[in-house]
Amino acid sequence: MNGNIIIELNGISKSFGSEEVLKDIDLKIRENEFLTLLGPSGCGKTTTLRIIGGFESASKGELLFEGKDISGVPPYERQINTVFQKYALFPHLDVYGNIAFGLKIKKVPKDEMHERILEMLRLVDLKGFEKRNVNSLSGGQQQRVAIARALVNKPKVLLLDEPLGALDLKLRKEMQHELKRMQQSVGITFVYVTHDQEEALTMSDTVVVMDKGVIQQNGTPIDVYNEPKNAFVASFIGESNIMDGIMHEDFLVEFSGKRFVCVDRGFREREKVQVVVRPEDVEIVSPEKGDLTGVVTEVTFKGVHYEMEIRGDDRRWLVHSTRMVPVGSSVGIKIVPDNIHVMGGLS
Ligand SMILES: Nc1ncnc2c1ncn2[C@@H]1O[C@H](COP(=O)(O)OP(=O)(O)OP(=O)(O)O)[C@@H](O)[C@H]1O
Repeated sequence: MNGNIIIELNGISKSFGSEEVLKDIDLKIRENEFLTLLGPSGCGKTTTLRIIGGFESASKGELLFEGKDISGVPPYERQINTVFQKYALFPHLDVYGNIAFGLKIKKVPKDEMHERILEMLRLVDLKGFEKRNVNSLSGGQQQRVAIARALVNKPKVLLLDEPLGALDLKLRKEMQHELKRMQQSVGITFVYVTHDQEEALTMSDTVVVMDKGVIQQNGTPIDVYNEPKNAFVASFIGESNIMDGIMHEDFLVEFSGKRFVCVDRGFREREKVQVVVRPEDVEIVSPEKGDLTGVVTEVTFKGVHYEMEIRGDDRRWLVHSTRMVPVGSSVGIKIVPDNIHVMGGLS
């Protein structure tokens, strides 16, 4: 991701009592970037966001905005706005009044205020809803009002904490595309928190995978999916076959009792590694053509593909295939070098 760095976290740690929930977080966020903090419940995503927004202070480390330390700056003086999981709209105000609220406090002239609110209503696709009571809106519409209310202040950064968490699956998918469109249209930085890997991969320029208060990997969606740095990232982002392996030469890795050519480089001879193979990268062939063999033990129809379990000599393989192979079939398994992802640093 190109662009100037707008926010920088240097060695940020946070403890609540004796529990350290963020450990030495280093993170650079760029102008116009859609960056997502992704991880399981309790990994520290919200705490990171709250520190950036100014609702929580770090126990250690430095928080820079456009190169200046903003640790002591209160939330309302930061050029950062937040959309929370619960929309927290003002129930006694209509849609227009909700969006106007911050501008009135800032005493923005009436004409300019009106112009900016109309622009926001267009952006979030709620033109004509000005007079509606916010309680009469659907969850998705309420969330659009919350986003309009935050963006009308023209922040440089918008923080979003699981904003689609309360919506049903279909609406969520719609809103994911809408949010991406809004971000591109206003051209500001979005920092988004979710525990949903698919959501993160769909919307983001950069995905930051967290676990136990530590950044496990920071990269593009394609990087974190295709080149997970460790077993946690591999299993959290999509389903995987993860095996213990051993390197023989720089490009030969042994697992399941066979040697495979791989494309990852830079390992030591006999280095212990872990190997990740995505279910969609396991090719089913006839037994004599396979590198490994197994028996199909389970088949589940998933719409686009069949999910299959194949019991091999030493492990069960999870396989996604568009071709159905009946339970009980003896099959061969083939994996091309490009689809064998080797993770080192274990020994
Ligand atoms: N104010 C607080 N006081 C004490 N502990 C807290 C406080 N806020 C957060 N924690 C703890 O810090 C850890 C990280 O919480 P955080 O909310 O940042 O995680 P998260 O990844 O956003 O999780 P979720 O997806 O469930 O919101 C958790 O163990 C949580 O219980």
